[in-house]
Amino acid sequence: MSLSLAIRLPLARFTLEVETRLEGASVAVMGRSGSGKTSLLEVLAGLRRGARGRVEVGGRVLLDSAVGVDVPPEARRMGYVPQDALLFPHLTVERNVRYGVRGAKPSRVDEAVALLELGPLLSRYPATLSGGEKQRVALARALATDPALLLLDEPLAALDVALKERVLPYLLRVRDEAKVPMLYVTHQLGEARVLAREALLLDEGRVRAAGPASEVLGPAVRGLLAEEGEVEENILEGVLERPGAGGLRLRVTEGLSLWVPDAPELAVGTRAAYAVPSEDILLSTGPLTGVSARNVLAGTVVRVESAGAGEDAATVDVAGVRWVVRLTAASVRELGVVPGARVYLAVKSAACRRLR
Ligand SMILES: Nc1ncnc2c1ncn2[C@@H]1O[C@H](COP(=O)(O)OP(=O)(O)OP(=O)(O)O)[C@@H](O)[C@H]1O
Repeated sequence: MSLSLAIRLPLARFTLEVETRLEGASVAVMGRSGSGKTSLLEVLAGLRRGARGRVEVGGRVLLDSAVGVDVPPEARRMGYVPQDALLFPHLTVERNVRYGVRGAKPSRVDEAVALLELGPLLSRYPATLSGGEKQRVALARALATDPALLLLDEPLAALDVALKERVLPYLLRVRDEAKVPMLYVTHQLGEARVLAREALLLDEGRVRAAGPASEVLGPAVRGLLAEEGEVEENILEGVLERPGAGGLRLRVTEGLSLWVPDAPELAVGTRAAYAVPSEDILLSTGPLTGVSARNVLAGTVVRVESAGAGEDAATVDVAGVRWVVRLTAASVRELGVVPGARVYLAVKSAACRRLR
């Protein structure tokens, strides 16, 4: 799946101008409020009149205004889930999911229901569902139409933190099991880091950065998002192990394992993801001994950027995995935290929060 975009759409205050190529498997679309994210999704879905340029999705040309091609929305095979996706209140969950399936294979409905674990909810009505369940139904409805690309506008925004963590794994299943390509608007870096392989950063309708998520979603992105007080998180994915009687450990790569809080229900060998807030990591320029933190990781500083308000964000490479650590600009100067410096990160196992 590839995405090739060259779009111009005049909006109230500025013109949305997006020219980029992406692999498209899982793209986080980020940017301040009003930067044009929803407009971009609507152009792809074919819902915005007046969009000029060219849109190619998986080799199929959906828009080419130069030669008069503008495939109508219903023929684009876009699974669009708008910000406040509405379910039909008078239809059961099952009929909501089946709605709009007409052309697609009926088996897609069963697959979507199974993937999002909606079986037990099929005969319920939307009014009796929790926010997270409604989101799963909306997602299933889009998936059941067998879309070439899912367009998700802040699918988790309306959910509180606990619900978010319950719905996120379903999005990961869509990405990893159903393998449906998706473009996903989010304001949350943590979410984007879990879900996205690529990121597209918009600023006043223009592309500020686009490419692999690991590059685009570095610490510098904070200034461009500037949402209120969100804590930046490091997301680590790996396989759980229990070496000896030491407790539970997440094996991220050959050279990086992380002690995490033990919980009896977690089986060895399962895949799991943990979040570690960048503020909860202690950085030292000398070897750390006699500290209570269970994880002491040796790494190399890759870059140091200002994160505003007297704070810096250091990116540290530990055995090929990049960590972002927040520290005051004063500490950065005093400790001599510069690119290339050998440093040690101390991470308490209690600071590792399980996502799935
Ligand atoms: N149909 C429209 N015609 C003209 N201007 C529009 C239209 N819809 C939105 N706009 C304007 O275009 C800009 C981008 O809006 P858009 O909804 O795409 O932003 P966004 O990044 O999705 O914002 P948010 O994060 O708040 O959802 C805003 O200034 C908005 O007022």
